[in-house]
Amino acid sequence: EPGLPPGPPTTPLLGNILQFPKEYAHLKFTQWAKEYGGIFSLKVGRGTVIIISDPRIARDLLEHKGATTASRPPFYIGEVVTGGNSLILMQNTPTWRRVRRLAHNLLTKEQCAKHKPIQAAEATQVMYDFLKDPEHFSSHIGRYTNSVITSIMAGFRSPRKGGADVVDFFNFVHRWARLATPGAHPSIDLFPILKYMPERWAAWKMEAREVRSMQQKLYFGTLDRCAARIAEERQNGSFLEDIVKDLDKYGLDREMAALQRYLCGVMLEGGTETSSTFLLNFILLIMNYQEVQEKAWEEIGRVIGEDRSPVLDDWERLPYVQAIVKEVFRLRPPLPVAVPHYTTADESVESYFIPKDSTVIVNIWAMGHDADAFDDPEVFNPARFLTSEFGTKPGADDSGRRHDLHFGYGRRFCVGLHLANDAIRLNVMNYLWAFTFRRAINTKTNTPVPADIDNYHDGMVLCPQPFVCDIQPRNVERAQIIERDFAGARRVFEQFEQELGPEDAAFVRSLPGRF
Ligand code: HEM
Repeated sequence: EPGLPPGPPTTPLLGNILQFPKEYAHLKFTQWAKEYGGIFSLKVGRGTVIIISDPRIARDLLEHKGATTASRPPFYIGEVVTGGNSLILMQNTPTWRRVRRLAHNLLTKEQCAKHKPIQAAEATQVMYDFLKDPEHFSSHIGRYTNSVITSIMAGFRSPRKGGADVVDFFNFVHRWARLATPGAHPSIDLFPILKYMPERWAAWKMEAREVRSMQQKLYFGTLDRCAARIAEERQNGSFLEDIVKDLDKYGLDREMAALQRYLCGVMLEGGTETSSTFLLNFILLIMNYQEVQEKAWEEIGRVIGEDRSPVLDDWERLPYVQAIVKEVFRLRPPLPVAVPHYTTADESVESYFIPKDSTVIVNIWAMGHDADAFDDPEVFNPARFLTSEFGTKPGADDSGRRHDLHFGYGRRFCVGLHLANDAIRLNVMNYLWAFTFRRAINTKTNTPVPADIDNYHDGMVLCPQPFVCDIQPRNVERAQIIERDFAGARRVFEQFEQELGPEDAAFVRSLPGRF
């Protein structure tokens, strides 16, 4: 089409469909960007896909022209699974705007501040779990990111890593992610006629129905638990309780009722794997860069000392630890190609024509790995953020950069930013204060077990493949503080443990601090 951004050559009818990457899309997109520039286009069937890797162009199109670039591409299987009730997938409709406003108001900085006690108590449990069972660090992090969100949103927590709520959630998410992976099934969005294919030839239909019923079973239960708590007057201040109580305030109708039943689930889907992936990448990187750990210990020792564990208010006084978090985001953005946007009118940017109904993908990965902007972009070097605001080299054009561009753009910007930041900051400070992260030693060969920083699962979320790490408390005094804090946290936990199943309840009874 005339005026479209340049792009790789197309085949008649199919466009670039045969070249479209099925896995690790961010890498192929980054390679194409080197050839075609910070904005390029692909044709997929009759559809147009615009890929942006220049922060300034992304800002101009998705922020400055946000009114017409804030939709999502049609996604038929997603519709079947969620019944159109997922905030993340909804197109730019009045319903999306309503539920988005609601979700946004729930998770403001001020609202998140109210939940500091449970956020801190859950983070303390992660330290306790690392102390008692360091081998399963990855499962402890998964439990934590799930439990923080269910506690804050719906008022119930998961006290142990094998608990039913956590296991069911991860089983569901993994099946859902497999079903949603491009290429896992014939593209109904490109060839709508496939919708009518009989089920015996279309395994995805049955799978979509099963995933839908798993999702409903998981999510509908959350609101029901809140309703029961209110009926029995044992509220604990979670977000969904307010919704149940204030039905009138939100102008509840049948549509809104359905959306709210999904709200806690949508937050879990948006917030669990993204946050846990960040923390796993953090551990993997600092394990491979011991000198970074040592510098952080020095700063934390100076600011926090031996007598207490970190609190969120310490964050502002830890510039090197802040730089570490920025560097982990740069090198390993949890969502390397974010979530696609979709245009609802003809637009233009950089004198290119962007037709209505284009899919717009932001390549966050490329923005952090651009050799024109960063010295040695593949090296984990937090100190780069101490010499320049965005870690870029002298003379680089920073005009479109923001510290939080890993959380997306414009009207679709992540609603969980503050919750994610609190979780990440607290955990990163805690881990560095409490532990050493080293390569595990293979006892047979007596050599360190390598952990490759470039070995990733395929999928939307850039999660490292399982790796081993030797996690030890930095000294006996800090281990004792963790034990003491964990026993103290019981008081906070108890309000969120009103509906535990028998196994979780027995587990909780066996913990210290329960009198
Ligand atoms: C490190 C953690 C996180 C990262 C990197 C992250 C990143 C993102 C990104 C890139 C988007 C898409 C933005 C766009 O389309 O331009 C997004 C959307 C979203 N995120 Fe997050 N997120 C994180 C944590 C969370 C948490 C903790 C929650 C909830 C508690 C959450 C809830 C959501 C929701 C509901 C959306 C969809 C918004 C919409 O479509 O209108 N996220 N996130």
